[in-house]
Amino acid sequence: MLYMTRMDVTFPPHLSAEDIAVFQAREKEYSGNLQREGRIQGIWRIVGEYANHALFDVETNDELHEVLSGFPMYPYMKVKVTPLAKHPNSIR
Ligand SMILES: O=C(O)CC1=CCC(=O)O1
Repeated sequence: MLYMTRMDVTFPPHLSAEDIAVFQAREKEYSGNLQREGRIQGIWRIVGEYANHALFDVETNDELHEVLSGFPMYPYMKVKVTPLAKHPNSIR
């Protein structure tokens, strides 16, 4: 099942630049693993925002929730999930 997500990241002001760098490194590793597994099909930066759109391919809602809540930055993210169905006009 395909899901388009939007993740908005807001770090609390008490986190230092070093704390944030650690989160970013851990996030990159976790996200890279999901991309290599094919559970993230693509991820894009939303221009001008600390936010992204990512396309997930997972089996169930529960799996998506598990994957999303495993992101190191999850406590600092607002996530919007849009489940995708086949468009009748799609040629693929
Ligand atoms: O958009 C970001 O930088 C945060 C993030 C969530 C998943 C990912 O790979 O990065």
